[in-house]
Amino acid sequence: MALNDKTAVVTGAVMGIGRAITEILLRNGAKVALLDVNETAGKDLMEVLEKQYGRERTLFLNCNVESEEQIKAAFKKVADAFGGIDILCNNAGILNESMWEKTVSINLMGVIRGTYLALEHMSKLSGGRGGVIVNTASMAGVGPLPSCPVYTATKHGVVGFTRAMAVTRAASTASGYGIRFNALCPGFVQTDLLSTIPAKLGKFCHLADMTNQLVEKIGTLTVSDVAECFLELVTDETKNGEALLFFPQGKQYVTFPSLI
Ligand SMILES: NC(=O)C1=CN([C@@H]2O[C@H](COP(=O)(O)OP(=O)(O)OC[C@H]3O[C@@H](n4cnc5c(N)ncnc54)[C@H](O)[C@@H]3O)[C@@H](O)[C@H]2O)C=CC1
Ligand SMILES: CC/C=C\CC(=O)/C=C/C=C\C=C\C=C\[C@@H](O)[C@@H](O)C/C=C\CCC(=O)O
Repeated sequence: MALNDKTAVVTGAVMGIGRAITEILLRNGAKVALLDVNETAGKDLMEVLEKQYGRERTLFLNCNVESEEQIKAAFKKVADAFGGIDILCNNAGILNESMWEKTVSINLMGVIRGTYLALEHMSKLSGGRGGVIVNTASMAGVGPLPSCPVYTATKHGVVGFTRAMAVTRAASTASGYGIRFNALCPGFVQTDLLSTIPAKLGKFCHLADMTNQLVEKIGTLTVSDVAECFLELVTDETKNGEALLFFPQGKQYVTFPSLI
């Protein structure tokens, strides 16, 4: 899939991994709508991106993925401004074991909300052009992160939801969305989310050392490493229902047990 003149939406686009994904999309010719709750940083980033990539190629929208209304309004603005949506990256996420309901609401429900509302613009069944949805899960979506059970649950949920949506597409002409669904599963990445651990571990703060040892053992990725893997999932049209697991020592498409 060539990205020239495609329209992409990225949630949690202003910082960390979302920002790197936004920039790789722009470098490859896409127009990008940046959805985020951080309005100040979002507006500052827009100024930088407009200078680098041109005024008509980016749009910042203040949008909390916990709100169906806000996502709906944002997608409509994107479709009106850019003439449709081809790519969605449900990337916004937090790690906060104390505020576990909010963690579920953003990390898992935010992905489901974003996906279902995007179908209205992207699905060929509702007049869209089809495209690709990439959800940012985590290595913790494939194996447990010991100090973060709720975070782990949300990321396993994202992987399961992504794979089930992809199977729906493959298995039924009634679900002829024309959309591929894939999940990104990076290990530890150098961002604010990682640097604010252990303050976010709540009742599992006594496991902070164990988590730090795991970070030492596995090592850390850069946001550019993640953006490159995102690009692979978007551009390789053979990829649907994949969970791409990567960390400094390796990269693999996860093989799950065959159940029937
Ligand atoms: N940093 C890491 O080690 C890893 C992160 N991830 C995942 O990558 C994604 C991005 O994480 P990072 O870039 O590390 O985090 P970050 O904290 O650096 O950036 C997150 C961005 O999401 C935005 N955001 C937060 N809540 C939001 C909401 N309710 N609605 C809209 N935007 C919201 C923030 O304002 C920020 O711009 C998350 O889903 C995270 O779980 C996955 C694996 C490893
Ligand atoms: C602290 C969280 C920071 C960033 C968020 C994130 O998503 C990062 C995830 C990174 C890696 C997850 C790794 C999970 C690995 C596990 O499934 C096991 O392989 C490790 C199991 C036990 C470790 C403790 C031990 O050594 O016995």
